[in-house]
Amino acid sequence: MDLIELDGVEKVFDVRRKGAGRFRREKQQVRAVDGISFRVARGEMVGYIGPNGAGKSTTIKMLTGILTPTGGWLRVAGIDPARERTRLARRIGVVFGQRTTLWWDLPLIDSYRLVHRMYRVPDARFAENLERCVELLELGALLDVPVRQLSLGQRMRGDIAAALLHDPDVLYLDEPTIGLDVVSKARVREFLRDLNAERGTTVLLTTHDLTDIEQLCGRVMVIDHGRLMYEGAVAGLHEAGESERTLVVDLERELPPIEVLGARFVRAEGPRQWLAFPSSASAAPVVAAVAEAYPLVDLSVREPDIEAVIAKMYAGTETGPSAGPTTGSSAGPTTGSSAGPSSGTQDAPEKSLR
Ligand SMILES: Nc1ncnc2c1ncn2[C@@H]1O[C@H](COP(=O)(O)OP(=O)(O)OP(=O)(O)O)[C@@H](O)[C@H]1O
Repeated sequence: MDLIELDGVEKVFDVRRKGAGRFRREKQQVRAVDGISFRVARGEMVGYIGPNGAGKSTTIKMLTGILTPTGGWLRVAGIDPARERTRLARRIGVVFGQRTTLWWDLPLIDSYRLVHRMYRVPDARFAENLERCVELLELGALLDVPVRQLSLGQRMRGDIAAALLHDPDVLYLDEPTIGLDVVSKARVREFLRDLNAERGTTVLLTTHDLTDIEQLCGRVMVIDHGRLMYEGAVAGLHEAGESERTLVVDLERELPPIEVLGARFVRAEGPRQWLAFPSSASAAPVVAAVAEAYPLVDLSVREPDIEAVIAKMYAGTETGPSAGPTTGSSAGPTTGSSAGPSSGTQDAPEKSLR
């Protein structure tokens, strides 16, 4: 059964921008979401990604009922979100990485008590869910701490628990690992994997970190300029974008460009050099070849960020990618789309060697 269903969904904002004259304001329309169709089955974990301003948050806001679509049809757990927002609220959980739903000045446990009452969760069920979240998200020592004193990672785990105490069928996660250190990210991902496996919670995940998607999602949807550009496996996304990972090599001293099989030299800054190799290839042979032939101090691998992958998908094409399968969706590639934000790997999320 499909828990999330969208058919040709649109959201057009009317905005007034300063016109040419002193007091003139011109009416303009922003097509934030431009005819999106997709389905998410019960128990699926799906990535929903795209560059800044692509329309992700607008889609999620329509799926929670905060915004009403200006066109198309959508249902979440069979409910029209904008019409029955309160009824839907019992079925969904939402986590925004950039904001907290917790009461800032109150101890964490007080926010949970409020959730308990607001959603009228049966006492036994609430106690059971709380105990499970506290254990798996390691919140025990934090329950009496005011939210304002929590670290970002602790606060995020606190937010995830708050979104799950009323047993939602669907969880929307908007950048749940943003700003977290490697250990906190791993902990959040592990929890989400377990939640999905044990409870069958359906998850729609928005992130700029491709590792989140690779480790959690069986399927990914890419949105750009309000349209679905790609829908399919994560591996296919890399192929469609022919993305590259970056090997950052710190040498003992400044040396001529490194030459090894399977990677190409990109640039150097003093003793540090950057090499690129295909995302579909393993890093191991490249790392081994560099380690054997060059005096190393350190190595790290950087993942391509989502902007870079999407920009590559569009580079050199007029009509967008053709490689991406769009299973079960009527959305086609946007015609004449530009390459999107600039590509680059310097801000890309880092990932340990594999
Ligand atoms: N309330 C609004 N009024 C007018 N325009 C809006 C409004 N909300 C969003 N937009 C516009 O709609 C487009 C899509 O925005 P949206 O926030 O959905 O993108 P996003 O993919 O979530 O981006 P980000 O990754 O930066 O959060 C943008 O051009 C944005 O400026």
